[in-house]
Amino acid sequence: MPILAVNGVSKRYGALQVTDNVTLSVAKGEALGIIGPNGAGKTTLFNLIAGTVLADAGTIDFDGTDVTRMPARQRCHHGIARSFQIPHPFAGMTTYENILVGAAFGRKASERDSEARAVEVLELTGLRRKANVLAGQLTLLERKRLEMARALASDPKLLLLDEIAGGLTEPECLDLVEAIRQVRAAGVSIIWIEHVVNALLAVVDRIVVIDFGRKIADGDPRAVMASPQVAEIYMGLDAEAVHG
Ligand SMILES: Nc1ncnc2c1ncn2[C@@H]1O[C@H](COP(=O)(O)OP(=O)(O)OP(=O)(O)O)[C@@H](O)[C@H]1O
Repeated sequence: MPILAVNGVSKRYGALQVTDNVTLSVAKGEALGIIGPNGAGKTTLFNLIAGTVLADAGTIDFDGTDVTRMPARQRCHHGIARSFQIPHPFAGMTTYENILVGAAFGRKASERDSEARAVEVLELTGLRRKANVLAGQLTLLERKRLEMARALASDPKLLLLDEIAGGLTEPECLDLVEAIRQVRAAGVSIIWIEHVVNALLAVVDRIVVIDFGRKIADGDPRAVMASPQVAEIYMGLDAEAVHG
């Protein structure tokens, strides 16, 4: 049984069909990559899975439970956690304190358990040496790690990563890929939305392509990337970049 099953999910904002009858699943321990042009509806899909947006139609099953109408906070307690495209840590709190907030509020746990989890996550995300540094003083790479760490603090079964590699240098990106690999090795299932395709290819088992709210491809990463449909979309993106 998959850990996540999204069945025929749709979402409309006014006249705009942002998510159009999307069906996808994630197996336990699997890492799934999601790509697609800007505005294709990728983040909205995360909002629907995390519960910050409710679907107009379709169902979402997570770990054997129908979570379609479940509020975000409850889904988090069930084991779905996410990072945001733009990191927004509590700048005046330390790295450790930021993670502790996630550990204390993202799940039901005692104070001591939360502290233990925060320490575990510092280790897992390579932030141990930065534990006492104010989040506002971290580098971009460290803030990206912290964004992932805050999501991991709730000890999720499924981690949703939204464009976490953007803006990093090549070596920093490799660093982050390694950290994500370790998270996965710890048994966490992952869905990762990313424009930095090379980073994605280094981690994921499968790629889904979203275009105009619809799923247009789903399969082996290299086969998907080589498909004419995907080439067309990415050439489209290049053209935009050139003329925009
Ligand atoms: N709350 C909202 N109200 C109205 N329109 C919205 C809302 N949220 C998203 N949209 C629109 O839905 C479309 C898809 O947005 P979404 O952020 O899901 O795309 P995306 O694929 O994540 O894009 P990007 O790669 O740029 O992050 C966009 O046209 C966006 O303007």
